[in-house]
Amino acid sequence: MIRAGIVGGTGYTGVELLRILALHPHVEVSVVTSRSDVGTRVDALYPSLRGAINTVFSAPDIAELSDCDVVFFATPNGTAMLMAQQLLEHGVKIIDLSADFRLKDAAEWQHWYGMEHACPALIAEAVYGLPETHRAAIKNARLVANPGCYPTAVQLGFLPLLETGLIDPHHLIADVKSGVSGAGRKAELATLMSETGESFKAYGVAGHRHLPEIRQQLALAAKQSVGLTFVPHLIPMIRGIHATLYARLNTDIGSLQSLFEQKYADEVFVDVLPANSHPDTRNVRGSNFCHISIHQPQGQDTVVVLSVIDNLVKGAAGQAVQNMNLMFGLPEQIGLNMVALYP
Ligand SMILES: NC(=O)C1=CN([C@@H]2O[C@H](COP(=O)(O)OP(=O)(O)OC[C@H]3O[C@@H](n4cnc5c(N)ncnc54)[C@H](OP(=O)(O)O)[C@@H]3O)[C@@H](O)[C@H]2O)C=CC1
Ligand SMILES: CC(=O)N[C@@H](CCC(=O)OP(=O)(O)O)C(=O)O
Repeated sequence: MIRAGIVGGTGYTGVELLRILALHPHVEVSVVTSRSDVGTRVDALYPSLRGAINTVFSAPDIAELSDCDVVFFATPNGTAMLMAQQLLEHGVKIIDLSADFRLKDAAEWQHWYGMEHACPALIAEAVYGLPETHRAAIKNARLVANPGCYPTAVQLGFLPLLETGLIDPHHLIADVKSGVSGAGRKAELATLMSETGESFKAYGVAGHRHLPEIRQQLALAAKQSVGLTFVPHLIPMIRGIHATLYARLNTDIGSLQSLFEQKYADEVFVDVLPANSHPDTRNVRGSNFCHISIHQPQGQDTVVVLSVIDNLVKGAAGQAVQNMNLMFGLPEQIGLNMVALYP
């Protein structure tokens, strides 16, 4: 059995990791941390886990976490980078759900995250944890930087078009909506029901911290720098990301549908829907799937890709478990064969 630790087990991605790992046949959750709930039974705080997780929250402690085979950081940005080096020295593999190791340029990280990077030496080693692009490297990684929720939906939608050079990489548009669980469980005015319910707004138009992450990864696919306008929105639902992606076609190759179908034919968790589909976030809710559809409205040279995920699953905890499976040589989908909740 793989002994897994979760730092930040009381947050939304932490409890989602617990939900998934509780049913994983090769994992035993041995440490779950929370600074504010030390000594509380996990299933007392989260009765949804009664009978599934039989442990108490402990304070984050390197010595205790060092007994794990893998530690997931489901913590705010700036936490994993303080503990990663010591855990790696104890032979523990790390999957960081935060952004600490996603950007390859420490100065850029400092600019967008507003603090100095505490562990720049590990940035080069960290493998970006999008299995669809970095599978081989993830298998050998000690430290995986799990992608952000917006970046996952956007990359999976743009990749087939950028890799084939079919679109102009300098004028990409990603218009993306997120449910409020994307903001985490901490109490905040902006995510109160009376602030978000019956309302809909864009935010971060001038520059959201996922912009450099998306640009960095799309540039690898395009083999050149990309120009991207990324506008996130908050919508009054709990789970889900819906990305509407726009790009200008360089050339008309006919069937973009078959391009996407071929690209993702062997990807268990990327499902290209039949032509003319309009993916719903509720059809991926609670599952690790990304549903994608491709449109070329009125046969013009603008391609529109729709990409939906559950931000807490393929956008966070599910993807993290997919990465863990790869790092431990397990079948990639084990523990993740979940059918979406509907409605
Ligand atoms: N929500 C989402 O959809 C997604 C989130 N992410 C990223 O995943 C990470 C976790 O997000 P989310 O679960 O939403 O966050 P939450 O705010 O819901 O939970 C944060 C957790 O971290 C713990 N924590 C906070 N500060 C520290 C610290 N200094 N040291 C140790 N533990 C700490 C908290 O418990 P306590 O304070 O008791 O220790 C809590 O359990 C974030 O980096 C987020 O950006 C990534 C993709 C999607
Ligand atoms: C709806 C909402 O607020 N979403 C979050 C992004 C989600 C996230 O977790 O981002 P990182 O993993 O990069 O920190 C936000 O815009 O800040």
